[in-house]
Amino acid sequence: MVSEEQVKKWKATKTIGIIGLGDMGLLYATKFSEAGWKVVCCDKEALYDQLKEKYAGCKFELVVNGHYVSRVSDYTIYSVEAENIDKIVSMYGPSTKLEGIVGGQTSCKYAEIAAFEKHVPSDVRIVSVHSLHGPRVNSEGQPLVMIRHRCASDAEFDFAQSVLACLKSKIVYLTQEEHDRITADTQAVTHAAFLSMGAAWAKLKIYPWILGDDNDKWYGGLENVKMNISLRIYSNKWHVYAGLAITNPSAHDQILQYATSCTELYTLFVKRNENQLIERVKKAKEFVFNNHKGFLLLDDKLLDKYSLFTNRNSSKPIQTVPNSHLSLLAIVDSWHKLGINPYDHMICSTPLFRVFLGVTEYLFLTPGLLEQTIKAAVFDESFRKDDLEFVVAARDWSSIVSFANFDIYRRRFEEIQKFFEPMFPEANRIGNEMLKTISRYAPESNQKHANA
Ligand SMILES: NC(=O)C1=CN([C@@H]2O[C@H](COP(=O)(O)OP(=O)(O)OC[C@H]3O[C@@H](n4cnc5c(N)ncnc54)[C@H](OP(=O)(O)O)[C@@H]3O)[C@@H](O)[C@H]2O)C=CC1
Ligand SMILES: O=C(O)C(=O)Cc1ccc(O)cc1
Repeated sequence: MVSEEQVKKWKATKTIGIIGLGDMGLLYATKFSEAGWKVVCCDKEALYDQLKEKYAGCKFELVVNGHYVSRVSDYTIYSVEAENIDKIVSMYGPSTKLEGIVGGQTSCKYAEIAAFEKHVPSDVRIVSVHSLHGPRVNSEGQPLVMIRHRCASDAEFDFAQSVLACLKSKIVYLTQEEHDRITADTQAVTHAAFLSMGAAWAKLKIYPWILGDDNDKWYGGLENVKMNISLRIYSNKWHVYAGLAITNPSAHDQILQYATSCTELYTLFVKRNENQLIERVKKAKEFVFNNHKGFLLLDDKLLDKYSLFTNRNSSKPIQTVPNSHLSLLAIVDSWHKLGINPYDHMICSTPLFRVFLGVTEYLFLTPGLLEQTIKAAVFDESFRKDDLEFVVAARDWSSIVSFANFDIYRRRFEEIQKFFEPMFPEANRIGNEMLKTISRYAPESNQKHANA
């Protein structure tokens, strides 16, 4: 435990550097400087004049580029796009202060730490970080991974930890390998599901929240959460999702498994092979939820409350119709095929992951719902076309990721983003309320769900 006296001394003598003043970099720069640290930041050199004006009233100092950050900073954090981490560290890493510490915020540590090992001088220490939440979520109580990769003494790591303390996050200590495996396990399959959902709706030109006689099938609590989360992902920056999927080698196989699960389950739907479908889903349920006890992460009241629906232009009474929920069946099927127990990773769960797990729990553990879903998947044709489009979307994301093609990822993501753009303000407003409510439920219910 570091004394308050020591932290005070560090605050008076040490400088923290942030390279990349985007959403996450700005969050860190603001929090650190408001907590009394001297903070020096930069973004791209070409933006210097514009940003100097924008951040004139802030407590951190803006400098021209990463060389000016690196040479004065005792702890430099790179908060840049994963795709460019090697290039950016190669530019500024050699300028790091003698015996300074470097770290990064990218979502996969394999490429980031390789870049540090390659480009920073050997006297430089490496302590990496990863805040497991987006920039608009309160960091308090959220998991924050710290990776002590190369340190000469405990004091150096203590210093890095004292800087991060103002985020009030829950620190999780991992190695680079543990981090990348766990983040792939929590994010790869679930992001693939919600990215594919948005892709399929956009391809079919469906705004699922606009009710009408043909569109009433998207009415209901589970549908509310699906569309909220899918839109939340598409309202973010493309490179965040591209980076965590493309740069993490374990994620490729998992996203491929997701596409395979979608294809195979859909094949059982169209073959009307109810028995095989029941058997396959039952095995997946046993693997993932067998030890589940207590309450569900999400409940009916919560699911129904956060609706994006606009006024309906019909007098027909409306009720939730059974959906095949291919996207959710395939998440649980993939976890089973990959041997992933999602409850093992609650300590590293992002707010969205808790929702992903919540909706799958709801589908698999609400009495009668899974049986109703399987019947609908096999005998009700009304979701066939949507499910087909969904399978195509899942396979498409998988091949983009496995070819590691950032450019096509961007084009595909932004096309879909454009389609949903008009709804982002409302979706984000409702999504924020939903996440706030869910995180109020989460700490207590996590303990009840810790079935590992
Ligand atoms: N957003 C999220 O939910 C989370 C993101 N992360 C990870 O954190 C990192 C940052 O993400 P986020 O803040 O959201 O992304 P942003 O795009 O908002 O921020 C990245 C910033 O780095 C800037 N940059 C690019 N090249 C340079 C350079 N040579 N020198 C200085 N700055 C540069 C970018 O400028 P420009 O825009 O002009 O390219 C941009 O402002 C990413 O690796 C992301 O994967 C981690 C946790 C959560
Ligand atoms: O919670 C999620 O899954 C998000 O989408 C936000 C996010 C994105 C990237 C990260 O590395 C961590 C969190």
